[in-house]
Formats: sequence, C-alpha cells, structure tokens
Amino acid sequence: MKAPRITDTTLRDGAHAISYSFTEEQVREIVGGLDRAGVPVIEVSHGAGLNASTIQQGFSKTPEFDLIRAAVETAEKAKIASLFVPGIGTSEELRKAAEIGIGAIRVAVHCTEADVTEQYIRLAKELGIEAVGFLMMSHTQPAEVLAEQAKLMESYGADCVYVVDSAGALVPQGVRERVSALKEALSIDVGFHAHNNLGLAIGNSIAALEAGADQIDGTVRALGAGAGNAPTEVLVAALNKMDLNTGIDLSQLMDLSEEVVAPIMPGPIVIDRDNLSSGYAGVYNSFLLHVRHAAEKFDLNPTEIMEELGKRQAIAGQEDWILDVALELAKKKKVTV
Ligand SMILES: CC[C@H](O)CC(=O)C(=O)O
Ligand SMILES: [Mn+2]
Repeated sequence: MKAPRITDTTLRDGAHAISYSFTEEQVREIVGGLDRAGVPVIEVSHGAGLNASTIQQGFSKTPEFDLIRAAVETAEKAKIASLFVPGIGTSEELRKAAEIGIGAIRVAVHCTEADVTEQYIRLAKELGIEAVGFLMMSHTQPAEVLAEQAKLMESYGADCVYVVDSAGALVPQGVRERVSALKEALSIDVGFHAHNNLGLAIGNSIAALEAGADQIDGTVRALGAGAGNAPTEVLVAALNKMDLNTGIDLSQLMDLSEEVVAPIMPGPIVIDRDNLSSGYAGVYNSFLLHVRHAAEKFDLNPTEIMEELGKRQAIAGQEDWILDVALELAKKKKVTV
C-alpha cells in the first residue's frame, strides 16, 4: 500500500457545519496551519461549491472569492482547490476561481449524472488546472454503475475520480467494492471522501486505501456536514501507525485542531440521533441544517423528516423537498390528532 494524497476540506465541507460563516482571518489561520503541516491540497469554497451562496443553500458570511483569494495568498506549498456543482456554479465562477489561483476543481454531481460534468472538466483542463470528478451519494449505486460513470469523467479529461459517501451510509465492504471497481476501470487516480454517520469514516478510508485508493479526504476535527468527515489528524495518525508516510506533521495538525479549529466550532461533532438516522436512511449530510430548521418551524422531530427523505431517495439539489416533506408530515399529524 502507498500513502495517499490527502485533501483537507475543512474550509469547504466544514462550512456546512458552521452555517457558511468562515472569515478571511480564519481561512488564513487554517490554511497557514495546514500548509505548514504539509497538507498538499486544501479545499476552500461555499459548502455546496462555487456560487452556492443562495437562499436555497445558505448565504456565506464572507464572499467566497475573498476567502479563496486569502487561501491562495496564504498557501506557500499547498494547492488550493474548490468544489463546483454544475448548475449551481457556472463557467464564469470557474474561470474567476482559476484566475485567482486555485490549482484544482472538484466537479460534484449525483453519481448517475457524470455526463453533466463534461463541459466543466474540459474547461478546467483548458484553464490549466487539475480536474477531479466527485461522484456524490455513491452508496445509492452498485460498483459497476459507478465505474461506468467514472469512465465518462476520465474520458472528459479528469485527473481523478472520487467515490463520495455523502450520506455516511457505506460500510467497509461497500467501499472496497466501489473503489476496486473504479481502480480496475480507470487509469487515473481514485479518491474516497467519507462521512462519519455510522462511525466508520476512518475505517472506511482505510478500506478505500486497501482497495487501492490514491487520494483521501479529511477535515480537521471532523468539521464537516452532518456527522462530519474523517478527521485529518486522526487519519494521519492512523496512516503513521501503518507505516504510510504522507509527509504531514501530526503534531502541527493536532495543535491546529485544538487551538484554531475547536474554538470556531459551536460544539463537538457527534453522531447524535439526527446524524445516525440520516446515515442509516442514506440521506445526504448537507441536508442536516435545513432539516433542523424545518423541524423547528413545523414542530417535528428531525428524524421523521430524515426517514421520509430517505424513503423518497432525495439527492443533492433537492433541498426544496425538505420543506415539502416537513409540511406534509405536519399536516398528517394535525389530521390524526
Ligand atoms: C455539493 C456539496 C456536498 O457537501 C459535497 C460533499 O462533500 C458530499 O457529497 O459529501
Ligand atoms: Mn462531504
């Protein structure tokens, strides 16, 4: 097994957990710490990607291009990446981010919709930056389907394709099957992005590595949507124990986690009832904040909404279903009372 390339996405996936409130100062501090520790790729953007600061996705406190510029100015060695969801972001934002100096774009789509990434993966390559395909909600499809979708991304010029466990619903066997299928089908890198709803973010990342994954995501102190991600510092510690040297300084990462990231967090990331029910029902983690708001508004338990979204197989981009579901559940309750 070889050491993976680590991408830290605290400043992107973590934004979901703190209502998109990162400031330029926080970005400079976190990028500085990650860069000094030797993390090679740092992702910065709205949690739902470029141009996602909207009423549907949640408004950013600071314009994202200011955050991306701060990151690019701060990083001395690390490559700055951003996330891009076709339809939320447009070519204009992708060009602007490249102009500011990002070195990679991760193009994220539901895992059966690789065809909509073509235009953006090709544009990224024209702009001279790395292009990564991000197959979200990968638990919903069998390995063969994911491999076909990943092959499409490779044919558009992607440098890597990720299996993304958006709902934290996969177990190690499922991760192994999916990563192995992509490794067999592709000649580019394969990555894995975990969420911790079933307490398996680190275990699943190790399973991905055993199946040949080349790139793995983490977030400092697990700061990410819902149940959070694989904590980058824990991942590095586990890899060290496995004699896989990522070149990342563990003690600097632990300091960053304790002294810089923890104070920003409203509380520790835990697998509470909402997060466990979301992973168990296979619901997208980024829905959590919106589900909690809807539950409060309609006096419901967030778990009821999660279970119904799971039954309806809601995917990224269907945030508007959350209110519909909550309204329907509230009406039903009134009728039965
Ligand atoms: C498109 C936003 C989303 O949070 C991407 C991601 O990290 C995931 O699907 O897990
Ligand atoms: Mn995520």
